[in-house]
Amino acid sequence: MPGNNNIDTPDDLRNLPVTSLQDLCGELRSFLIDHVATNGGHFSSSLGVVELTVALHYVFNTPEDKLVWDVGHQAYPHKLLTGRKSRFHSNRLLDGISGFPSRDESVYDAFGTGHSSTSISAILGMACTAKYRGDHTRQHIAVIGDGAMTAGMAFEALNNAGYEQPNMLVILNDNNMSIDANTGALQHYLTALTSGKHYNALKSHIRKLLTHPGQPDNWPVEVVRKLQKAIKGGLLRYSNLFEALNIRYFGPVDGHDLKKLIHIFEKLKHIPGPKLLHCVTTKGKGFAPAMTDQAKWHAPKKFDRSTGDTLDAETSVTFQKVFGDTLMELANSNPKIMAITPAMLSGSALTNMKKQMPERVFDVGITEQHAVTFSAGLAADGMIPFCTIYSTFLQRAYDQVIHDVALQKLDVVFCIDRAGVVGQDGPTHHGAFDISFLRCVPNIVGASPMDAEDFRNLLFTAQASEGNGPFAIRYPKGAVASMHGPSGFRKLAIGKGRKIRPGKDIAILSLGPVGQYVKEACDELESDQLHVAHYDLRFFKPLDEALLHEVFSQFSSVITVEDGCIRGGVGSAVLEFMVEHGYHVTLKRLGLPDTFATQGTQQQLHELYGYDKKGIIRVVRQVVGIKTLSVNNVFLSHH
Ligand SMILES: Cc1ncc(C[n+]2csc(CCOP(=O)(O)OP(=O)(O)O)c2C)c(N)n1
Ligand SMILES: CC(=O)[C@@H](O)[C@H](O)COP(=O)(O)O
Ligand SMILES: [Mg+2]
Repeated sequence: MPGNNNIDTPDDLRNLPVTSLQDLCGELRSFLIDHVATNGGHFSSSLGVVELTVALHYVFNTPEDKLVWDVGHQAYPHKLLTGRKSRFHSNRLLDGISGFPSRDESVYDAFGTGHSSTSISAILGMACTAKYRGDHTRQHIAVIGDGAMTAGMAFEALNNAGYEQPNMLVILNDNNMSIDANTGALQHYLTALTSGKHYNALKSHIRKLLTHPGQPDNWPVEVVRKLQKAIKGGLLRYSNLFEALNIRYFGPVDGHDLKKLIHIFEKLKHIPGPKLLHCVTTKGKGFAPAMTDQAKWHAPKKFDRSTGDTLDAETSVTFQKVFGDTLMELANSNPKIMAITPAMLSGSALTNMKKQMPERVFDVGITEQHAVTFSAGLAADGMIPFCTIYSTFLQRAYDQVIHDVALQKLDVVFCIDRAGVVGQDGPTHHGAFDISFLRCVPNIVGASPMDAEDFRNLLFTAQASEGNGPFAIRYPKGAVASMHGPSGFRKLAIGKGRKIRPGKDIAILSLGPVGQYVKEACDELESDQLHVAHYDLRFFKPLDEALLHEVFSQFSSVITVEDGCIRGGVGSAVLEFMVEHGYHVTLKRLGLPDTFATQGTQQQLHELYGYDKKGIIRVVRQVVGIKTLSVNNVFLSHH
């Protein structure tokens, strides 16, 4: 940042005169545009909160005062002002700083985020701690977007805050956007609050009335008396959603008006109890292309800052593209198919289907729990919902998967996107756990395709298996091995895998697209005279028992490979099978170790955790080499 390049911490910031803060905002924006143009990353949400961030750190005494950023994808200016400017070039890279707030990274990150709508609960916890300790001076602030506000969790927290009445401030950053256009009745309500101004007009009349009873002079005494009675009865309170929950509502205010923000924050500091300030901002503020096409610029790849042209466009066919196209194809011939997304319409490649069949695609907001139970309701009434949720976000709806879907054996198709490591979003976002947490749930079928053809056939099979109960298909972010041969559909046998390649020295069982690494590894090992058999399990539940009997009776060494955590994963399912059936073989399981996987590109992480082509080759050589050394001939991997 040229002009204020000595501003590295909020203390530096607080030493600046108010008059130079506007320039600082410009410098922050310029830095952000340069950085994301060169490296990619979350972008327009950060551009939209520059003034808010500067005003917050200027007025509040961070890190003593607690500041929590919801989701945390808008926290880049916060990071730049809290000691991470010199490391910002490593943002989201392997071994670099995180793209989200992280308690491990900075004392200014009061709470780690990544998943949405946690900020009000977290700040409420801190505010209640302060109240309990008798600390009435510390300030507690949560910044939450209009998208994040659609989640049940946010309202659970408001409900609790209105009851507990601790000292806290919720800043509702309303830019009228989620990743895609924000959906839902709440957005209409917020827009009405912003544009109508009726509530504020009423509020100020009422204030006048309360402070100068009898005013305005020309109002008949009887009208004033009745109005005062109505106020006491809750007229003001119940005309505003937040006030009705016992949280004082302020705003709407222009969230780019730095001076005004500073003035308001100074005032709010001295008002006790829970408060909500409604700020209106523009997502992408300061970068014209991002203000024009807001959904596109949520998290762009590298781009040319002068033209806004994307530099790193995806050229391969992706799982997402195959998913979006196939679902629409299937929906064209099966009128029961519906698509459900909790606020990931474009990320899940459902935008096109929404355009073509608007009444059959539901963007239900950031509400994974509701998305699952809503799908259960559709299924209970004869529809076939394709409930499309990123693996990491499905974690939030675990009880709904069990209680509302699986227990009732409802035909919900779970399309679990971003399964496996997702790359630079890092530990908050990896789809590491879905195999483990679904595998133990009765009634669920669980599968993962190795290539595009397999994926299409699984989607086809899922909708053609009515009455079978829930069907989960997990697939990763990004490129898919493309199809060979005709593009029709084939119904697959549930719980059946396939032999990809015969061999005699060792067998590898893979699940999903990591099977492509296995294929490449087998080719390379062949030239070393190692003949490796390769099986694609395709289903992690139910397991193909016939296939496993074949493998365990023919091979003394077996390796499993999956893009997910080893504990409880498909390798563990194979291990259980082996033990239950009394086989004694050397079994090595490859996948994610028992730690939260770090950030980096997907390829870097596959390599780091040892299940890319090189890692597989290394383990095959190791296992074949050490086989004779293992004591009871059962060798389990312990990462
Ligand atoms: C539980 C969960 N579901 C979905 C997401 C994906 N997600 C990240 S940001 C975002 C939109 C948030 O909108 P808003 O809070 O209004 O912030 P803005 O992007 O507009 O700044 C979504 C859906 C998430 N991070 N967490
Ligand atoms: C912050 C957040 O949760 C999303 O923006 C997420 O980063 C999207 O991931 P994809 O880019 O893989 O859709
Ligand atoms: Mg928003």
